Amino acid sequence: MSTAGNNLNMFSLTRVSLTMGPSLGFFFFLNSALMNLRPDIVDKNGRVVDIPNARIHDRYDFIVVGGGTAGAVVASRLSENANWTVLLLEAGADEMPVTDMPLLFPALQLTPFDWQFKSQPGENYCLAMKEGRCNWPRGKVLGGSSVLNAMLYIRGNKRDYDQWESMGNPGWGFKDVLPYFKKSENMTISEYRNDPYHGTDGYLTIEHFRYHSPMAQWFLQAGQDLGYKTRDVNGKTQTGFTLSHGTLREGLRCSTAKAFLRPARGRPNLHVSLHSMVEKILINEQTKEAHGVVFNKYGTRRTVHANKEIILTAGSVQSPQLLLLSGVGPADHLHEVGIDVIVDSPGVGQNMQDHIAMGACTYLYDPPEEFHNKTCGFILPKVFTTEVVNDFTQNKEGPVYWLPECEVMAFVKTKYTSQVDDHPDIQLFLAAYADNTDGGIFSKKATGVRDDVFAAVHEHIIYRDSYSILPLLLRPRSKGYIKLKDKNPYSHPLIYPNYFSDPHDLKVMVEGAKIGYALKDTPTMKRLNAQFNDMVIPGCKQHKFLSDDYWACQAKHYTFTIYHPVGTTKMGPDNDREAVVDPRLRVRGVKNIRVADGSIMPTIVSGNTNAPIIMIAEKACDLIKEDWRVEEAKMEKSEKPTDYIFVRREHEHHIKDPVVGDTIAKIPGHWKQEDFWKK
Ligand SMILES: Cc1cc2nc3c(=O)[nH]c(=O)nc-3n(C[C@H](O)[C@H](O)[C@H](O)COP(=O)(O)OP(=O)(O)OC[C@H]3O[C@@H](n4cnc5c(N)ncnc54)[C@H](O)[C@@H]3O)c2cc1C
Repeated sequence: MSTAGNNLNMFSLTRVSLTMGPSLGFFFFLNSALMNLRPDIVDKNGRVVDIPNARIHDRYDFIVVGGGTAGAVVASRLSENANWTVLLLEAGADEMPVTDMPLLFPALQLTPFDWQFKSQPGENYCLAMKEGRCNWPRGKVLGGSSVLNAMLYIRGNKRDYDQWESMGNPGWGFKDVLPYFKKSENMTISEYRNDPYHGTDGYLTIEHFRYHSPMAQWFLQAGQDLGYKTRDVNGKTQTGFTLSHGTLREGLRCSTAKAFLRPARGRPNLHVSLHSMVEKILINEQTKEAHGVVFNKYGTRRTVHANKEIILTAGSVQSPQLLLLSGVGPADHLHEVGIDVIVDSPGVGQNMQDHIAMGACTYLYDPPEEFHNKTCGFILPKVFTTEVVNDFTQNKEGPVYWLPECEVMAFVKTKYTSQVDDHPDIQLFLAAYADNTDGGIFSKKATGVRDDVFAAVHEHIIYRDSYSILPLLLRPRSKGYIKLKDKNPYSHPLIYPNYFSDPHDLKVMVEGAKIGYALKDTPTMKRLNAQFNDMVIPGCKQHKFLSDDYWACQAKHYTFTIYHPVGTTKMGPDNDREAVVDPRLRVRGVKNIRVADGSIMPTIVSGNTNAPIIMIAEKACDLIKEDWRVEEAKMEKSEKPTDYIFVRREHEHHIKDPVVGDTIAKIPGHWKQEDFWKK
């Protein structure tokens, strides 16, 4: 087949997979087309190798549960110590070349890479969604939600971390965490490379998105019209507008699996086991010591033991779920679902906070003459063309490298936050894209908006030039919680987000929407004749259009999670009954378990959560290294009980239990460091 034929083929496959509903089959199809056309993305020799069941040992020093954003970092950093053995257990598969393309970000939701959770219905949120439930995507793949996310790199506000410290968490103030943000970062945007707020030696590359529409400049200009500076919102000052920073490498997604695990793939002391669903953590009822985990790989149930610690990095939904399944949680809830209580820990699953945005903030505009028939903003039939595919496959450029959902972002202040301090309370996503411009294929499907609502609000403007400005509430006061449905580890937990249960949140959201609305009256947007889509949301007809009550009603109907749930195993001091982990991230009441992901945040940060969670994982590893150095120093005086003797015989490695002397595992091997198990 000719190259053009190949390109056309890939184009058709994309359309088919997006239109007919994503499924594993279509993704494989699309993926194999991509592997032919862009073999450079495949990175066959750099990828992590899945350890087969037969080669998994019975014991490791550390078992890391969940290979997502945080788990990939933890496994990578702990295995830097060649004297430690580390097992990473991940329920999903490896990421694929198709997940690398920024433009396809929303198409990854509701696929097998997504756990496909849904929120429970409530009175104040997600009212326009099917069954009143919002979709809650979470990555089920090596790299976790960093493979599904929009790749936006944001750290939050320095006050977030200073607040954590003031809540009784020493070592978590901004001055303490900044070095960890920098440690992981390889900032490639030239103007920030020599900046005290950025690092250049880390694994995680940060770039601008490679492709931008003309809207990007107009958004920045409109921000300046309103008096906002264009600046590095990850630097000294957060308030302002910016061209989005992305976790990207050569324009493509840089997940934590790509960034942190692929460089560690050759380490003999790190085993990564995919398709491995952890069902339970084993905790001794008497001593309260965690000593292993039970997991299921391809239908085979295995138990592995930890010599030192189990690190939970299963994310804000499943880290608490696993603690509950293992008997650590609120006693009354555990009784309710028939699980024996090992530790009554009332905070497990509580304190859940998430960022929400108000959807359907769609503005129509007239593109300048020179942009007719071109990709001024995202309009599906104009973007999914053979030319665009050619650009991607042959020239490594063009709209496939684009994130139209958030070309520009802004941190702005409503009247409810200090006008003096740099403490914005709203984030704006400025998008050369709106629900109508994708024909209902991406956004409608991902969010789960009902057909009748979509038809009423967007059908008449399908594929018309539009942009959207979504306001996001940075510091919600409303809190939700997570419960088990039953004691089956395969049942999805019940998620009660309780959005807008605190009325203050609605007030701030309404003011945020009004700031977004004000942009349309700037000289820049007036030149485009920007107009708000005036179709009334069904369910909000009783309110005067664009009154405060109307905006509030829109927020309650068109509620979008921005996918940042945190706080469900909160960190806090001893006197906080709800604190599940201490400031060294050790689970209270149990020995040898830590949580090292977004669940530990006592309060949500003022920005997207991926970078802060990478920071948490980086810091967690230093805490672990510190603690065990102390322990090991102590142990050197006595005996180390868990040493292995490593014997090499031609093509086989035998690992002997030092106490009884029997071989406990045979590993057909080609390990590079032959004697790393000798101590
Ligand atoms: C669609 C989407 C868009 C987003 N966009 C952005 C963005 O642009 N910028 C940003 O900063 N943040 C974004 N986020 C949020 C950010 O990606 C997450 O906060 C972050 O990735 C969460 O990291 P984590 O380590 O806590 O959990 P995860 O990355 O979700 O990792 C948890 C891992 O544990 C595994 N796991 C769970 N249970 C088990 C089990 N029982 N056994 C074995 N493995 C298990 C999962 O499969 C997963 O790999 C987005 C998230 C989503 C879903």
